[in-house]
Amino acid sequence: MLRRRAASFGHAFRGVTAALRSEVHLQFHAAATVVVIGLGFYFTISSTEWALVALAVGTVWSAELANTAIEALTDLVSPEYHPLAGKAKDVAAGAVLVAALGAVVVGALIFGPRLAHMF
Ligand SMILES: Nc1ncnc2c1ncn2[C@@H]1O[C@H](COP(=O)(O)OP(=O)(O)OP(=O)(O)O)[C@@H](O)[C@H]1O
Repeated sequence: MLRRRAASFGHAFRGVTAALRSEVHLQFHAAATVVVIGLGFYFTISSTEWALVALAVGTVWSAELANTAIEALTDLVSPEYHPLAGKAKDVAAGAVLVAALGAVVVGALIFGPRLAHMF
């Protein structure tokens, strides 16, 4: 049971690293995550703010990983043009956009006033 759980965790971790290697958008999210964590420590944000940042970052990563999976499946099932394939990819990309917009709002509310105060 425990070994099966560990194997599942390994597969999931392999999925994240494979997507990180191939997806430029995910590499951008990784860089943004490092910057946001750095800003969090620099401004010593509160536990609640850390929770919101973690939620926003996790949501964007999850959406981007799901988008990558849907893109791969779509290319496998429908390598040729099909309106439904286009719809699947567009909707999956929309999920990333919505998550990213939410993260921008969280980032602006938490770091905006602090950054503005510096200048
Ligand atoms: N098989 C297809 N049939 C119809 N439309 C498609 C198909 N493949 C891609 N598209 C359209 O082209 C758009 C871009 O698809 P693509 O596979 O290049 O993803 P992408 O947006 O470049 O993602 P990424 O940059 O993360 O690889 C899709 O959102 C969709 O509108």
